[in-house]
Amino acid sequence: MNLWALSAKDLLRLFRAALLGAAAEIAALALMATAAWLLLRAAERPPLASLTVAIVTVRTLALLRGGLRYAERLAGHDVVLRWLGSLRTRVYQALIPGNRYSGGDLVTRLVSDVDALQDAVLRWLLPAGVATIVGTTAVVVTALASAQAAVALGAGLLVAGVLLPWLVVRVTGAAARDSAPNRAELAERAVELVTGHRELVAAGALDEHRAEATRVAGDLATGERATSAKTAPAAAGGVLVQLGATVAVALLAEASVPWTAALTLAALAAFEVVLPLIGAARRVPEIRASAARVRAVLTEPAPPEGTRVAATGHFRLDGAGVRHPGRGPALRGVDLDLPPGKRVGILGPSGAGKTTLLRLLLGSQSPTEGRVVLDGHPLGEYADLSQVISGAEADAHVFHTTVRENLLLAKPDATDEELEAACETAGFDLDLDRGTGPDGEALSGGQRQRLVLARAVLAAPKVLVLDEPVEGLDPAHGDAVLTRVLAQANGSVVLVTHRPEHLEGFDEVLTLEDGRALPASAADRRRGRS
Ligand SMILES: Nc1ncnc2c1ncn2[C@@H]1O[C@H](COP(=O)(O)OP(=O)(O)OP(=O)(O)O)[C@@H](O)[C@H]1O
Repeated sequence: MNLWALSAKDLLRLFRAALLGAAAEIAALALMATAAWLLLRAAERPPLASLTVAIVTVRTLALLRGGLRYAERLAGHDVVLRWLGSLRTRVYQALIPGNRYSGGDLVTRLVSDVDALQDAVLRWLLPAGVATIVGTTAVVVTALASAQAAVALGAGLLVAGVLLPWLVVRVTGAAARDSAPNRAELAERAVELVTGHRELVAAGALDEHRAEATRVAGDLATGERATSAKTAPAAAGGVLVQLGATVAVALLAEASVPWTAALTLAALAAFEVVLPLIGAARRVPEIRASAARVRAVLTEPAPPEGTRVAATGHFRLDGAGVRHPGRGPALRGVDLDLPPGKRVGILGPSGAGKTTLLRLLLGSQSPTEGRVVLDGHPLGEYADLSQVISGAEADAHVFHTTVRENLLLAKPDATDEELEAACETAGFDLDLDRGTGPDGEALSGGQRQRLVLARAVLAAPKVLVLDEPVEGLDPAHGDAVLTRVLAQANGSVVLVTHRPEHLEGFDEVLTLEDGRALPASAADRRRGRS
């Protein structure tokens, strides 16, 4: 997919902005030249009338320069902001299916990378276009007076506008590659310092972590200084080239003194448009990396969207397993038949693969071996699995809004009576209008757990999935809540628990260990021990 995807209209707008920018710079250039001509011509004390045109021209050019610059900014930002808006929408739409990126990565791709592309247009594409038009105009006008002066000016502009920026891109590109590990480490440490601040303070490890982050930041700063030291000569070189080319124009121009002064100052002004490209070149490697990341999002094929609607809600796992990259298997060869109405309990020590099994059923994790099917078809073929299977997952999110809004997610048309009934079943007794805070932080751990349970009860799916739903509650209260929730469930239930007594009356109990389902005899022995 074309990253830029500029419509013909946008291209026209961009071209208009470049023309306006070039016109503004040419007006500035002509202003300098005319002013120089006027000063030197006036020194010759000609009749005032012969200077009138030049005086009016200076005033007009001064006004034009300001007006055109304003128009160029307006036109440039208009096209860039329009394009950014549509690019952000395309990136967002490409990110949604399959939940492919998360957390910091998502924010980086959606915000920083797209912003970097804005700089690509405003700080590179437009200025480079403007510099090309202005430079060419300056060379052509100089050529009218002297071919040699035009060659000297053209060569100087090429060195300052092409060769030196290219050198800067090479130096900063190599430096960016070298500093990439340090940047990643700094980002990681910064996130840890912010999200784990309380824990670090409690463990007395804050200073040590902060010192480590400061060390990495210091290494990065040293690298930056070294890069600056390497690129500074390019900036200085640009100014020297400007000086050299301007002196060459002054010496080589075969014209009267006022015209030579005009051409010399015009040459000087032409470099003012070109020289900023050397500084802007420092950001090119960063912009390239952002463009590559955005392109990756836009070109990565989205997983095909399913269209199937579940008929009965009969799940089956056939030899299903999951292996995360670089890790041992989280789940291996698990078989499970879950027809409508069946209740299955899942036991097993921490890390045995219980949550992984639930994720397979919920479709949030794809099997890396075996199959998971619903009514005989792979889960990916279904339009909306949450209509069939949902529940209280261990990491269920509580949204930063009210209790009511959090509950309505499960059943948007539920009445307050229904919401209250679900809350009663889950033992959740806070007001429906109570705010939940970011990430549910305004609730206690137990309240959050019961709110998630109430939401699961309200959804009343064909298959209710519960991942240690009452683990944090006091045992007597938790048992009562779970009994009420199970009594309400009409369809199948898959319950993960550490307490076998929760599974009384269940049709099947699957005991996992090291990602494998234990045979019944071994599972009984294990339960006897626990
Ligand atoms: N995203 C992941 N990347 C790598 N390994 C993972 C990932 N998720 C889980 N694992 C590993 O898979 C194994 C099973 O994890 P799982 O969360 O299913 O265990 P669990 O039985 O639910 O444990 P607990 O009772 O502590 O919640 C663990 O060894 C875990 O470290």
